[in-house]
Amino acid sequence: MWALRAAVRRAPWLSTLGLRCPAPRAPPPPHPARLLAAASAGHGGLGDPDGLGSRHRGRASRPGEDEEDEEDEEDEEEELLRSEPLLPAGTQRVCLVHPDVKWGPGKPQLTTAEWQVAEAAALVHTLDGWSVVQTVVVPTKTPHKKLIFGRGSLERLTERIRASPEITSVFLNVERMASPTKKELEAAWAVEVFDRFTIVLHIFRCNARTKEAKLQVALAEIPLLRSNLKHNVTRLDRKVGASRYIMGSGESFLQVQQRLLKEKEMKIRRALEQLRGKRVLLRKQRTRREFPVVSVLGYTNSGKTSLIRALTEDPAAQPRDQLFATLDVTAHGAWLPSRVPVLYMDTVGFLSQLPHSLIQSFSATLEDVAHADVLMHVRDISHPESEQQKATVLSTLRGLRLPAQLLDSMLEVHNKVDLVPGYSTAEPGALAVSARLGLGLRELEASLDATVMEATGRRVLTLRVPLAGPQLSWLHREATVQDVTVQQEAGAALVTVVISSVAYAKFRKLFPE
Ligand SMILES: Nc1nc2c(ncn2[C@@H]2O[C@H](COP(=O)(O)OP(=O)(O)OP(=O)(O)O)[C@@H](O)[C@H]2O)c(=O)[nH]1
Ligand SMILES: [Mg+2]
Repeated sequence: MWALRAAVRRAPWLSTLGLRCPAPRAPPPPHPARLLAAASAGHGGLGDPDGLGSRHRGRASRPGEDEEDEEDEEDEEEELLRSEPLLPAGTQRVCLVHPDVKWGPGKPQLTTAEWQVAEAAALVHTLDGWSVVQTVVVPTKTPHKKLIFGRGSLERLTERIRASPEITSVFLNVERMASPTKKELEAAWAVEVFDRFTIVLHIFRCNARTKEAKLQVALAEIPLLRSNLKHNVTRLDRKVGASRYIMGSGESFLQVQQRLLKEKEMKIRRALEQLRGKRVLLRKQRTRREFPVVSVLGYTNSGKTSLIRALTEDPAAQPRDQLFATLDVTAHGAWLPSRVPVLYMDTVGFLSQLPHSLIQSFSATLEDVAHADVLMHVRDISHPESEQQKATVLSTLRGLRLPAQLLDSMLEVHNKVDLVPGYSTAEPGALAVSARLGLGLRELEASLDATVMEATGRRVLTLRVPLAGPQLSWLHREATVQDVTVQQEAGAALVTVVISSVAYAKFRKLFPE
């Protein structure tokens, strides 16, 4: 597996586009290395990530101009990514307040308050130095009202929080809290109050590594900034009684701030659009090179990164016991048992009630999922809410409007079986594995092999070719050679290859029987 990774590392198109590449540990064996080396040798501009030969093709540049442009771009990018902290620094002892909606349309389906609380607590524990010191589940019939709870419940809750000096902040487990609600609850409880959106956004901010992920998080923040802005400016106006208009401009302070925010949003979108262009090119290059792509997806913390690491032995795949450890789509190379090289794409994990603007801003990243040849859905089978997690993943995938064929051929992997003694699955086609202990991986690879072959129209053929002709090297270049038996007297060789239907048609055209 390492050899392919070594070759992947050398291909500049991968590293330039933010795909993490591991260090090689040993010299590569012949075939896949040659395949990828050919890919990085410059045919079709693989070493040229934007496919244009140069960032500024088409215009002459004076000495130093490129560097100046780059510096300007960096400054602008820094400006776009500059943001106020979402959460206070340092230790926080949190009171987790969960509004339990028992009736009506707001009542959550398929889950229980107990598990929603467990998931909220896991989000808090993901934050450095944060812990949950109290958990309160408060029934409510009015989750959409300004103060979320009925008067009596709110009074009891307020008393409890005020009587607990160890509490330094409250995590109110609602998707979004309007600014006036936040202010009023903070005034009543005398501590800061955070919603799910802010907590998840903060985790995303901390875990975003690449430029694209950072910009996506910045975009997801815009609605929060917008609602805070309105509230803060109105309060400021009221407090200082200042003129609402900026001298001579005819624009109020609020309008100026709103305009600036709009401009920021446009710039982020533009920057993302540019990166997206590169992503499309990368995809085209991958298709041209015919690397089958397997997108690995699933609920957050289900073990996607661990499984990729187990399949590829790639140390760049870094699993962590954390929600949303992976935010950037990364590619990791390996071989299938048929010796076909494959790229595993590690993706962002899913979560129930993930704030909508976050899903939207990450939709470009998730597009990679749609352009895979095969999907692999990794489930944490030891999790008590495994079924609900599966339902969340499937409904998010439906929202991505993936090709039906891709969804139908999705492989379901039941991970963490080491935590469920005697586990066996009744689900047809599902494979039980333990990424941690390496159980079931050979069966999984065999199944992936068959699925990739089917999905990419590849098949195994044994072809007879003359030893003196160019056929053998052509097959080495364009297909996966599994075996060569030389028939010296006949001056020929029997070559067993895995070949796509497109490549086979080309072969026949070039070398008719
Ligand atoms: N016991 C056990 N733990 C596992 C197994 N696979 C993964 N884990 C643990 O589960 C946790 C999450 O693993 P990751 O691979 O980071 O999960 P992920 O799905 O990539 O998570 P996100 O990137 O946050 O969405 C880590 O602590 C892993 O060590 C397994 O087969 N058995
Ligand atoms: Mg991960």
